Formats: sequence, C-alpha cells, structure tokens
Amino acid sequence: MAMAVEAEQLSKGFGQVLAVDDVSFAVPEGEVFAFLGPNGAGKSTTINMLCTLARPTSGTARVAGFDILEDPKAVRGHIGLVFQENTLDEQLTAEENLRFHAVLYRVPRAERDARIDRVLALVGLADRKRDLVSAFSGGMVRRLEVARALLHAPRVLFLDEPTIGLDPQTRSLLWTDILRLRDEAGITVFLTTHYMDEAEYADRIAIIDHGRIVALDTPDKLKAVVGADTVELRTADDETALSALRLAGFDVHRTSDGMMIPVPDGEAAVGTLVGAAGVPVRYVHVHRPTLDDVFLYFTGREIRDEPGETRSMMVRARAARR
Ligand SMILES: Nc1ncnc2c1ncn2[C@@H]1O[C@H](COP(=O)(O)OP(=O)(O)OP(=O)(O)O)[C@@H](O)[C@H]1O
Repeated sequence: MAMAVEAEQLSKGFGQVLAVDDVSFAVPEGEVFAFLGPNGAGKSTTINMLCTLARPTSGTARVAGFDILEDPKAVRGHIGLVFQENTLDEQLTAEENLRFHAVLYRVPRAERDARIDRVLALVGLADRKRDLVSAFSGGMVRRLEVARALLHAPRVLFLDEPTIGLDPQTRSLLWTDILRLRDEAGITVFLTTHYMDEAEYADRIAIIDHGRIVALDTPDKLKAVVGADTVELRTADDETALSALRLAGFDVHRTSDGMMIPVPDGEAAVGTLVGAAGVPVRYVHVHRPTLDDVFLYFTGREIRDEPGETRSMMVRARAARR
C-alpha cells in the first residue's frame, strides 16, 4: 500500500525543550489520521515539519512520496494546509478568496471556475459562493479554509486543530466534510486535535504526549488495550492499595488522583478489588472504555489536566492539601 506520510525518527528541539522526540509513523493513502494530545504535546511542531515549515533537528519524513528535506518544493505542491488561525479576507466573498488563492497557487486559468465550484461543493458551501466571508459563522469560515486548501488538488491535507473553538454541532459537521474528502476525493487527511470525542471519527489515532507517540492504532483497538471495562479506585492510602492489588495479581495503573484497573467485567470485579485494596476506599467507578481512558491509561493523567504541567501540578497540590 502506498504511504502518504512516512516519518522516520523525527525530532525537533527548541533550546532545552524537546518538542518532538524521535517520532516514527506511517499513514497510508486515503486514511484519516489523527494526532491526539494535550496542548504543548508537540502536535503543531510535527505538522510544521511535515509541511516543510520547520526543519527537524534530526530524522526526516516523506510526504506524498517526497522527502521533506531533499524536495521541500515538491512536498509543498502536493499538500494542503489549514492552520489554527483564520487567514481569509473577510471583506471578500467566498469565491473571491478562492480565486485569489487559485492565482497564488498557479491553478491554470481554464480550470479555476470548475475547481472553485468543486471545492465549495466538497465542503457544502456551493450556495454561499457570492456571500461575504464577514457574514459567515465560525464553522463556515473553517469549511471555506478547508476548501481553499483543496484548490490545487493536494493529495494530503494537513489540518492543525481544525475544530478548535467550534461548538460540538459545528465540529461534527466539519467532520462530515473531512470524511467526505476521504470517501469522495480519496484525500489523505492528517489532523491534530485535543478533543477525545472527535478523534473517534479518525481511521487511526496516534496519541502524543511530551513529544512522543505513546500509542497508535484504530480507536477500537486502542480501547481494547485498556480492557473490556475499567475500575477506577481512589482510596485513603493509594500507595498501600496499589501494592496490595498488584500482589493480588491485578494490572494496576497509577493516575494523578488514584488508580485504574482493567478487568474483563467491572461490576463483577468491584467487590474483589475493594477487598484486596486493604485500605478504606473513597471512590469506585466502573466504566466502559473511552478514548479518555485510553489517554489516562497510557499517560497516567487526563487530557484536561493540561495546558501545561503547571496546571496539573497545581491540581495535584490542591488535591494533596485536602
Ligand atoms: N518556536 C518555538 N520556540 C520555542 N518553543 C517552542 C516553539 N514552538 C513550540 N515550542 C514548544 O514545543 C512544545 C510543543 O509545542 P507544540 O506547539 O508543537 O504543541 P501542540 O501539541 O501543538 O500544542 P498546541 O495545541 O497548544 O499548539 C511546547 O513545549 C512548546 O512550548
């Protein structure tokens, strides 16, 4: 199978900060691939390297078959990009914005009208062609940005946090567009997000934390790793409970405020776990796996603890004082 993106031991440092740390992965053509991680995990830095906007400190990658270091111009010609910031001209209509970009990207004059209509249709904005962007909702602006990134018919589309700041309904509409690009145009989509719920739509997810990929698979397989069910326990003495449960043969994972134990049947296991903990139990919760659990399982904390260690350290310090 042909690969749209192949990263080989990519690293990028900024002074003392290793933003991306020895990351390798491959994305087959036609896949929707999500880079999922908290703020500061290294998602934007990875996308910037793949799009030739930042130079790796070490390692390399091939995008649409071209090496990002040896052939950056060819890479740029075969990718579309949507950044976190809006870069459309609000005083122009949707069509005028696209036309301006088509000229910039040297889309042949004879093809411009057809391309503009095609990309507007792909994002469901065909009937808003002549409207001013200043009259668009946040979701429509994002969709127009996606349309613009598609004008020169790229093979790979990079979207950095495309749904940030949008309400859940608009986010879900944008996802319909993204999946349509894959299904109708065969485009490979590489996107970053810190929204667990929407990462479920992706064909595969790489979970990135502190610059490293900690897990990579389909949403279903990642959830299966966590176990059929998970029991979350918080006790009067977590260290003692953790040792006792491990001695009793359970696979216990420490979290910032307790522990998680994957088990085949949560409800059936609660009694045994509470008994085996050997200390008073303050909180028990049985849940079916979600991607939040997957993140907690692989990183030991919740994605919402971010941004930054400072906040999670404060949360922990506050919890410790209670
Ligand atoms: N130009 C830069 N100079 C110095 N440090 C940087 C620079 N760009 C990123 N970093 C640092 O590298 C780390 C990774 O940042 P990056 O923006 O890639 O994370 P992210 O996962 O995309 O988060 P966000 O969604 O907040 O952008 C962070 O610690 C960040 O502060």
